[in-house]
Amino acid sequence: MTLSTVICIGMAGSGKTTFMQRLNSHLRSKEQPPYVINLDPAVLNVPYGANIDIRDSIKYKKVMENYSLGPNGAIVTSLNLFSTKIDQVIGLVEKKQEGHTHCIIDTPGQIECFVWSASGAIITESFASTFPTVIAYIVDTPRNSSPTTFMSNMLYACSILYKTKLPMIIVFNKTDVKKEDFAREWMTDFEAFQTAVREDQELNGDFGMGSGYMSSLINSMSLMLEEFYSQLDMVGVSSYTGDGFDKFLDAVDDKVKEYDEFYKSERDRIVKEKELNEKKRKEKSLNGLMKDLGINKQKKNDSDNESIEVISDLEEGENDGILDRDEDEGVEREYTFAGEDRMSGEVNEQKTPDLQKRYAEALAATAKSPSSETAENIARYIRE
Ligand SMILES: Nc1nc2c(ncn2[C@@H]2O[C@H](COP(=O)(O)OP(=O)(O)OP(=O)(O)O)[C@@H](O)[C@H]2O)c(=O)[nH]1
Repeated sequence: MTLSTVICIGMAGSGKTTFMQRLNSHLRSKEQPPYVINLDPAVLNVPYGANIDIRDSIKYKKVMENYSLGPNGAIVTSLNLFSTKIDQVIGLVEKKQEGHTHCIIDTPGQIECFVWSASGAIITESFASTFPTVIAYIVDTPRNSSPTTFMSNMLYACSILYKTKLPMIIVFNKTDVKKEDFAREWMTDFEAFQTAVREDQELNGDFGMGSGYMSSLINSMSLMLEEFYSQLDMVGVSSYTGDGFDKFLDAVDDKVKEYDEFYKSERDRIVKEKELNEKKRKEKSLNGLMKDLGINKQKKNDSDNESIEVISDLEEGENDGILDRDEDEGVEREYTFAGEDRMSGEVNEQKTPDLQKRYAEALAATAKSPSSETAENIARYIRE
């Protein structure tokens, strides 16, 4: 049984919390209790039993006081603090995944605090790289019956889709008040949407949202939105009556399949690309380091061909930046690397201090590990 994650995102008042409550009880009635997480630090009352609640570890009011922050700043800071523990959270969910089919996550109503913050991205990314993850974008249907409000909301959803790069379901909530049919029509029939914009303009005249500039902007945006609509599922639900929740769960199953087929391989590709870039960057800096060492080597060969084993062997002027100290004169350095007598070139076990010997052994052992190319290169250079 694979656990899939549903992250509920939506404008303040769209009904995320009520939706979570209904989804929780709906899944329980099907004997598939979900693993529930609340990430809204500012909510006063969570009407469902949360397995993990951000409020247990972070006191929102204290964050406001301690950091002298306003409400939104405190939400972002609370999420930042929480995201530092995300590995533990993921570990907990992983441990519990046998007993659950879904992990459902509520987010703060101040949508931008979660979607556009670094911590929101870290939390989303951590879940998405561990479990199949779907975004449920909750829309207040009655409040989106004007074409301009509707389009603004869809543009926001579109930006979240491209930001998170995760499969998305648009959930038209509160269908007990207004049915989602008009939205379905606008999302599938561009002509119907344009007619609605025109009607809105006629109704509200030049002062309406559908007037002049807004109207032409909407018309041109609609073409772009068509492409966006083709990538997502939409369902109508009522969190009050429980209507539409079976369809919502079917849509989640579809999106999980999509995640496995498309998003997962795309995410794996991105992760591999990142790793490759990181490897290249490391190699580049290592090459830089070796080049620097090579310059010193060149200097050594150009002089009298004597091997330079320790810093004290450098001729005056060669150890730029290192000042000679009077008390150093005539002092035999003991920190050669290979236990080699500097004067004779023979190995002298007697003269090699314990610490130095252990260091040489540790260095050689590290160099043997295939993962430690850097150590190996440095050890090789030193041996040379
Ligand atoms: N009629 C109706 N009202 C709903 C439905 N779902 C939520 N509401 C109401 O919408 C209002 C907002 O609901 P919440 O669940 O608090 O919304 P939210 O998105 O969590 O709000 P924030 O936490 O402030 O972002 C409340 O008054 C709910 O009772 C629904 O399906 N039908």
